[in-house]
Amino acid sequence: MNSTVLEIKNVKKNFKGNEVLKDVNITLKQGFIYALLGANGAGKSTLLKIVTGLLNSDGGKVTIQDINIADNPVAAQKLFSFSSQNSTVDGVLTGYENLHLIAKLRHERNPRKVAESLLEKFDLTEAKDKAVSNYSGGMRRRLDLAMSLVGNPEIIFLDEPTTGLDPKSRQDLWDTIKEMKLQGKTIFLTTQYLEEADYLADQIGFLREGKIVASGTPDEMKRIAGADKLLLVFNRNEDTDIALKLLESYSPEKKDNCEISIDLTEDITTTLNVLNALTTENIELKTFKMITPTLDDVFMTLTRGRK
Ligand SMILES: Nc1ncnc2c1ncn2[C@@H]1O[C@H](COP(=O)(O)OP(=O)(O)OP(=O)(O)O)[C@@H](O)[C@H]1O
Repeated sequence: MNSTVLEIKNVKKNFKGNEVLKDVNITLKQGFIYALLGANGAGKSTLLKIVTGLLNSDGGKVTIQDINIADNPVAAQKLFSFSSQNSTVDGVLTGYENLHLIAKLRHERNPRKVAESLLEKFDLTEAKDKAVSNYSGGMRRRLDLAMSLVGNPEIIFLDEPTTGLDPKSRQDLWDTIKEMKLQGKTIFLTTQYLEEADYLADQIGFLREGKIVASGTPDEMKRIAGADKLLLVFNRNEDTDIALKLLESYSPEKKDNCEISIDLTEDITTTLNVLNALTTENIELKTFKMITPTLDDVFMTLTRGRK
């Protein structure tokens, strides 16, 4: 079984009476990807700063591999890297120089080799002698990630790693993050993009009003927004009305003139039974589709405060 590498217990933080974090609890296991979601201003960056020792909390405890970050920040900081929202790379230096410098600062035995191998791994070898100010946004973020791997940290904290990237660069970065996980790294990221959390995360936590109000796997989280639905679309309004009566036992909901939605809470045969009933009664369907809630639906449900 994977061991716990990060434990956030009852963490609190207020800024001049503004209680941003009231009681945050998160446990993260080795080799997992955790995505912290929350609306703007929910306190995601504040939590990351506390967890990485950049900010003191007003209560609670953060341990990284059993080391309390508040008591022993130097020892804890050897176990992780933190890539903040603002890129930490130096635009004047080349990609190679940035990596070489950080490898030296982190006392790598062979900083040159570390820099070269990370440039290759992050597909930056060709651009290694260009000043970073000439890099695209995607290349800069890849360099950020490469920098975060110097020193071989156990846990990697990423604050909104793909904000501002185009879809192709985002996908490339997602692939890189997944590869980091395959190599055994534990990753804790914050994101505004629900599809990012859905694609990457093993565990998602939703921060609202200073607490994690919901957490689980992406699929578990989607259940919060309700059941899968079967949407039936008819050609004629009359057919819709007949179908509404026929399917009464499934509690159908009329969505539009020619549309009916049915919650698929019962069992997996519901869809077949509904379609059979319509065929038997010769009610012509234009089309039908299954609708699974997305994390966007969850986000809307939770930010509206229904949970
Ligand atoms: N140093 C500070 N002094 C006073 N208030 C602060 C400070 N840092 C953050 N805050 C406040 O704490 C709240 C949470 O901010 P934080 O940046 O952690 O949110 P966030 O969830 O990361 O938001 P975003 O998604 O917009 O980055 C905000 O109301 C912010 O104004």
